[in-house]
Amino acid sequence: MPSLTHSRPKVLVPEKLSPDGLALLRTTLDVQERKGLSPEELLEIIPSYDALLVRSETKVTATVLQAAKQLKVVARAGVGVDNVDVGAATKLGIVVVNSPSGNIGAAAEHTIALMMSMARKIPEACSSLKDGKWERSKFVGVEVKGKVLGIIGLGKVGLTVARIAKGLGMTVNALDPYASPAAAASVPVTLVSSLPELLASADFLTIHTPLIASTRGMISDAELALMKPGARILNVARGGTIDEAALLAALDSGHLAGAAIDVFTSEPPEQDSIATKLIAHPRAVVTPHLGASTVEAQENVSVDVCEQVLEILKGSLPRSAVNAPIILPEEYQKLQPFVHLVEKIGSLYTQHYASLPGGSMARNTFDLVYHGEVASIGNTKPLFAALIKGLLAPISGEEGFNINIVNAELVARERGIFVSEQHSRDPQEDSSYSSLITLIARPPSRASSRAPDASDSSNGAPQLQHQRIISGTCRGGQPLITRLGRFEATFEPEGTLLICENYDSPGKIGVVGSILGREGVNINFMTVAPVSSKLTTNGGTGEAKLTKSDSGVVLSDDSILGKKEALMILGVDRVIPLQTTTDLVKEGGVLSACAVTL
Ligand SMILES: NC(=O)c1ccc[n+]([C@@H]2O[C@H](COP(=O)([O-])OP(=O)(O)OC[C@H]3O[C@@H](n4cnc5c(N)ncnc54)[C@H](O)[C@@H]3O)[C@@H](O)[C@H]2O)c1
Ligand SMILES: O=C(O)[C@H](O)COP(=O)(O)O
Repeated sequence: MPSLTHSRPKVLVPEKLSPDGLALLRTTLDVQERKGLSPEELLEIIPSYDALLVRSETKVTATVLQAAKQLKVVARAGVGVDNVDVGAATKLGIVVVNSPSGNIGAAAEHTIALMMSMARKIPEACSSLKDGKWERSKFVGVEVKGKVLGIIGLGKVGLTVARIAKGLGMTVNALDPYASPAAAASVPVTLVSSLPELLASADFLTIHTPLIASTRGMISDAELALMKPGARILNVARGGTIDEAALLAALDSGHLAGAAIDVFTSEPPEQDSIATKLIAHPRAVVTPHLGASTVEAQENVSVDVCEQVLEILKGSLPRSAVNAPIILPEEYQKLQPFVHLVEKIGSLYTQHYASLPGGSMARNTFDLVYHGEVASIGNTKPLFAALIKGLLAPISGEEGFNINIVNAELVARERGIFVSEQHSRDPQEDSSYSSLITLIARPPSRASSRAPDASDSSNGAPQLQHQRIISGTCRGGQPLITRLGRFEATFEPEGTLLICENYDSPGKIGVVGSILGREGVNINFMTVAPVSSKLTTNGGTGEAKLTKSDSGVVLSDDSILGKKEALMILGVDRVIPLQTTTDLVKEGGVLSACAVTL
């Protein structure tokens, strides 16, 4: 989707990302690499960007997201999104994507590399030799074969570490309340049920969980005390899961033989902090958050997230959205044409019915009914989002355009819009279409304090012909409206349309044409929609008490007793001024006229 103010959507890349992914973006987007931005500079420039690509260094705070005026996506080229305020992004309708598997192998290999380095004292031996020393007896290590590796977090990285460790002859135990027993058994890993049990068994302990409430500070003094004397600990997951002060104390006391740490509570560590003391400790092997820093992993994550950025800016769903529901690609393929249809139906509803007393949102409770093949699709979140977007876009400026699958529910709740989605098994009203979607606005509740309008029920039940109702289908992948109010209208909801309700009498088309011609408006196409033959006057009650048309214009009894009504839909080449629609009613004798842009 092109940005409103730039010919090419702009992408900001404030960190080092592999060029492979960026090359994909450069063909259609304006990619700007700006490394080393201060938080203030980021805040200043973010308003003009459509996409932001980061690794773990950039802090994407709520303030940054709120300052971003046209941001559609934050892409995290890696796994952890703890540097992104995902909640704030969701509220603003900004999609957050990551690359959940692009760097698993790199992180697992780095864990093993650190474990072996620590076991064989490689970093110390290396620097001693470079210092011109030859200290063979000082650097006697331990073997990992036959030792117990305890893993906290048996997810993607944890499982990969487990497999390699098994290959090295280790026994692997793991703690993960959500781990798949089948995956654990396939390695095999023994799943233990408590942290003390894991800690007591481990010669090496490694953490592979995200940093969340349940894992923050999960290893502190008490937990370290439960570990075997001489055990070693690793963290290639997230700083903050191990209490750095407790770890430093355990190394100082000699209770732990070593620690290998890639990640820190604050990165880079603040001067004179506990972390800097830990880094300087002789029995600590440390790296500056290098778990994902391999050429291969960086290519993987870069390509992965850049492809997703392209998808999102095109209006499609990404494969790894952190804050959007998971929709399988095949399911999404099926839904995509209907997403466009429902958005058009919503927009048509708001624009067409806006002339009624109280405006289009006077009725804010809707049934969205899926008939036929579309009714068999289980996950209709994109359709719900499309409806909310369609309903609100014509009346809410930019906010309407930012409504998407990420924030639709939240926006609907805030606006007091209620939608009941129904998968209908009943025979379709029009069975010539394999799928049909119908939007029905429910009349305001009888219990409401507002006086009922003429389109409400005259006998306690809503009159069918005055329901605000729009149906549509997809023909050749394109949206097609099949019913508007009580008219059997068939037209493509595209461009500017003039919708006139009138008595079906000779000469009406000529009058409308000449008024439009006078205003320099060209007619591209025209279609006349009769009252649906499937409806009977008064919804079958037999009474003839209509007082208003669908568009709020008072009708005489003639309209029921004799003259046939029809809807005229004209595709025109420009936006029609309000005065022209007024003239059409006054001079042209149409019952109502309304211009919509779809
Ligand atoms: N150092 C690096 O450069 C680097 C690279 C890649 C990943 N990582 C980090 O490694 C961590 C793991 O990544 P992943 O891809 O394997 O994630 P993942 O989501 O596949 O696995 C995480 C596992 O932790 C488990 N878990 C959650 N809370 C737990 C708890 N309280 N106790 C025990 N287990 C718990 C989950 O059930 C899950 O199985 C993440 O924090 C990620 O950011 C770091
Ligand atoms: O969560 C991750 O993917 C890793 O921590 C990698 O972070 P990085 O992209 O900053 O190297």
